[in-house]
Amino acid sequence: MSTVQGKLKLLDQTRNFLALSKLKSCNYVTEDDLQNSYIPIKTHNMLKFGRNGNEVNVIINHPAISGVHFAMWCILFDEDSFPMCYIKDISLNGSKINGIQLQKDTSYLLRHNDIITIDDMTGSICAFQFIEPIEVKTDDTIFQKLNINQQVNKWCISNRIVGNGTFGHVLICKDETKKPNQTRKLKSKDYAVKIIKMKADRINKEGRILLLLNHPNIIKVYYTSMDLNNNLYIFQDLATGGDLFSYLAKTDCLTAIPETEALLIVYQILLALKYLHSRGIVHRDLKLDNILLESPEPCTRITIADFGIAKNLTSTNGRMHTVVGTPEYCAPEVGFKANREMYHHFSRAATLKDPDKGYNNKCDLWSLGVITHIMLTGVSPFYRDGTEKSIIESAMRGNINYNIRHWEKISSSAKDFVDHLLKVDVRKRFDSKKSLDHLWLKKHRTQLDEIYIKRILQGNSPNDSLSGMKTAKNSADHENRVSSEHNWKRKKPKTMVISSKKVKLNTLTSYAKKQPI
Ligand SMILES: Nc1ncnc2c1ncn2[C@@H]1O[C@H](COP(=O)(O)OP(=O)(O)OP(=O)(O)O)[C@@H](O)[C@H]1O
Repeated sequence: MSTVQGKLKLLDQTRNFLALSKLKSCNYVTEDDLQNSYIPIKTHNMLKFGRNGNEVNVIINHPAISGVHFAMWCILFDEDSFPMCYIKDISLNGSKINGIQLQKDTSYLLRHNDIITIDDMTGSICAFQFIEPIEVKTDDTIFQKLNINQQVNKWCISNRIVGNGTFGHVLICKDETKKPNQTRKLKSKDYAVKIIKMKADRINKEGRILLLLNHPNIIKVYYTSMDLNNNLYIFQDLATGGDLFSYLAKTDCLTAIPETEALLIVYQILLALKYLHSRGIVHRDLKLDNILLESPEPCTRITIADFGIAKNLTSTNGRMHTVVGTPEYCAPEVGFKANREMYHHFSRAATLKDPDKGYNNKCDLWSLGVITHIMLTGVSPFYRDGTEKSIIESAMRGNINYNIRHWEKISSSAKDFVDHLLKVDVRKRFDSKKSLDHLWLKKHRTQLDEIYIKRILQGNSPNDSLSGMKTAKNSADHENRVSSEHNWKRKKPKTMVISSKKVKLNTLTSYAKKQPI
């Protein structure tokens, strides 16, 4: 079940212009909500307002309103975090927050009591007040709790946490120099800052690598800084659609997405990997949690984040020997051992015993294979009973069972693609260039490029961009995604029998957020 995470109060005469669309299957707004003048904003549901009843949830009947005027959604990182509600204007005439014009196609975090208005020449057509759950408004203790600064250079950090990891907290911040300027009068963007408690002698590797990079599918970093308490601040773009884990975790299990949608995500990840690998950089911790979305819908731009254990190989001999990553996504040659006593030494990371072995940038392609497998089937290929030992042993064997029902509707070229990435023998595994040339991508390359340029790079929002691409015969997953009511959180592992022959595979869709080593 999805839950209400915020509300829009209808102000003034707004109610008179509103009607519910016929999109019953995915419209959770009811006549009662309109009568009571409160529209709920729920997790996992894009809420669209506009004039076109076939595309929006709430119709605003007025000639100055665009077909789809603005969209809202809510992201909840996990069950312990505060919800983040966002708004994106996609209209011709524009929308305002507290009287300040929103930049078209840009997402803004909504704050308690924000007033959203749509105006025409004569004044305000409709007005909504955003109401946040009570706890969000009052939590100002975060700066003391984390022992961090609220102001760093020109950046002002807010009390809102977008995500937490093993090493960092990610908070919303603003660039103070970008106050709405008088001529354009546009609302300034929100940014994110990742704050990591560093050991005294540690250098800022993550910031250093990220500052070198400039690619549409890699999170853009603007500035890094260290304070007197050894907190490292990495100021970067805010990904307003949450991460891929949250996007897929709509029920107790991870849900598969349609093949076309997965294809566009894979394409973007591959473009980023090709860029990274050609510069000698290996990510080494690709996983669902580190793939960020611009908005939680198909055809969105994705960015790769978390370069905390990335390696710049230009200064080495091109091979790595440190055992790092997250076992579930980690290539066998990286050297995770089912028995930790087998490690040469083990602090935060272990080192491979045999200096001749080592691994190269193809470890990222294995991780992409795992991610693609999950997106297409909802199943994590080597998860077994969820213990580190069983995951590692299963990845070493590398056997993928393509006979489970989850693969039934997936095209043979998609299966073949996954198979070429999840090759235990590194020599047989595709690199990023070969992967981009694989039939699964190649046969849709023209459409992928078209969508990439129009939607990803230019940010246009046609709703049916993926409809022309016929990959699988049909996609039952599609129905899963639009119809049901969902509730999600970062889950505890559990097991499930998925073979009709009663073979216990336990490759389960429901699992906890994985911590890297
Ligand atoms: N720029 C961003 N915009 C929005 N959300 C973000 C951003 N960066 C990170 N996040 C969220 O915060 C979470 C934690 O961030 P990140 O993975 O960088 O931290 P970490 O401590 O390195 O995590 P890990 O435990 O994977 O090493 C991510 O999974 C994501 O949901």
